[in-house]
Amino acid sequence: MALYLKAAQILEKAEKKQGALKTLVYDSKFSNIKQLFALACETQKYSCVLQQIIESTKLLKHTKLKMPLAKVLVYDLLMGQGLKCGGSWKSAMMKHRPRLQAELARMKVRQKVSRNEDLLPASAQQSDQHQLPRYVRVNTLMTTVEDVMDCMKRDGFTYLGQAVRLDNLNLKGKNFVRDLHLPELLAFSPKTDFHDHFLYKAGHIILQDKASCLPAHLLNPPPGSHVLDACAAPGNKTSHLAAIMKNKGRLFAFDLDAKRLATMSTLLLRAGVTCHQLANQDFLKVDPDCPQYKDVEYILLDPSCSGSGMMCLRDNAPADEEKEEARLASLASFQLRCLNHGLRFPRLKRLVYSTCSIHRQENEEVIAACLKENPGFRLVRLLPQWPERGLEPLSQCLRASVTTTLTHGFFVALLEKHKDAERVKNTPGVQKSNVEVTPSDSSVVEGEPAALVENSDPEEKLTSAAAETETSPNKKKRKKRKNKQKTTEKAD
Ligand SMILES: C[S@@+](CC[C@H](N)C(=O)[O-])C[C@H]1O[C@@H](n2cnc3c(N)ncnc32)[C@H](O)[C@@H]1O
Repeated sequence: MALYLKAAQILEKAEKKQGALKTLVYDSKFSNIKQLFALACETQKYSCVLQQIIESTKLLKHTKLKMPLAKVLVYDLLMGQGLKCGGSWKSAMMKHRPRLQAELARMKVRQKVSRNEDLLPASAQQSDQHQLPRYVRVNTLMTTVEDVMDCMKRDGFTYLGQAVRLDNLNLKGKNFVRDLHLPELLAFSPKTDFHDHFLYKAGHIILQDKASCLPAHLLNPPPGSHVLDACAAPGNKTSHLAAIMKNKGRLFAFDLDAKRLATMSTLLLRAGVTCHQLANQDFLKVDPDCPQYKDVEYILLDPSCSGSGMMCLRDNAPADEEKEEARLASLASFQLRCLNHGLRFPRLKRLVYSTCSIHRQENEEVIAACLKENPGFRLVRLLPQWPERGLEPLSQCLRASVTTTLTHGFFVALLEKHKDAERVKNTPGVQKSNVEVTPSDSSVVEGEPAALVENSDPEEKLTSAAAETETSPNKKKRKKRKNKQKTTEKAD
């Protein structure tokens, strides 16, 4: 039956992080969107429980069904409204119904609970309570924040002003605010749905979580610059970069997955992006010395990750710890290779690294390893007022979470090339002091990209001043060395 097949396809795509569940449902063009959304959402919520039932009853072996479809059918049979299909699926499911029901009952007895929802992992139960605001990024390539706000007011929404504290983002009913960190971001109450709104369909607004807006905002490439988005599909960050660049300059975007890239192409068209050049290519095989990329100064790297920060994916965490450790190690090694590769672009100034993972292995550990291997780069301290920092000692980076920042779980680091990177590379003594990753390390630059300065914190200024004083003698030595070098060159 079409409903079950569609729901299974959507669940599979959501698990592979090919898009948010809601977006996938709305993009499916299914005739009964509400019915499909309810089924996919509930099946996803109970995914962990359903998987256990299916595995302990060996349903896949007995029926030859694939896991996503089996989950949808078992959900509707045991917890939903009863199977609405006929034919071979119905007869297979009815044959196994007593065993499936018995397994569900056994799970409840084992966990000493009576309701289905009590079987959900704590994180999934929590996610019901901690609903995130509906964030709307205004696409400044197509419209202005003011025009979108006026349109929302005409649609019956009430504007409460610019948020000044995070708890101003806890909204109810038809209220909305402007975000306190990102100028083109509006926040609405969690249940607000804009998938059918004409502004969304026309590409004037992008439905993007606040944390996912941070990388492009922090990289902040100026109009006219050459920018590279290394792992770009489905392209929300690419369109954000294009908006910041005002469609001026060159925006190279790569992705390995042709299907995701095709979706991205449609989305970029809808968003009015024109400065991009898409390529279905492995970023690790892009030659940094190729003349086409010689002027790339900014890179956004948002590589594949575990997705452990995405609220909707948390209940899918595999139970096998060893397997999970191996998966994280392999992801971290891929992420580090991408980072190291990105830093090889000859004119690179800044690279922003982000993941929607909450694991240290994919975040701080990757950055620390990269700093060790690339002494010519250092971390930029980001948004001093942001409440959740990278785990010590990398507090220059940002973390985001449902509870502290009212976003999905996320991590962002900004690496910047030292002005004197070449000299650092060639000076063993200086190189050594750069590889220690400590809070007072010289691989850390205090300060903000020009457009990001928030209310400055006196303590921050003191630290910068101290860092400046500390490095002064080194500066003098370097100057002396430079003069000496010049003299030698002249003599040559
Ligand atoms: C986290 S997603 C990127 C999301 C995207 N930045 C956005 O905001 O819409 C990671 C992407 O990296 C792609 N990818 C994985 N390995 C890659 C590689 N070696 N080269 C290029 N893209 C890769 C995946 O296909 C996937 O689309």
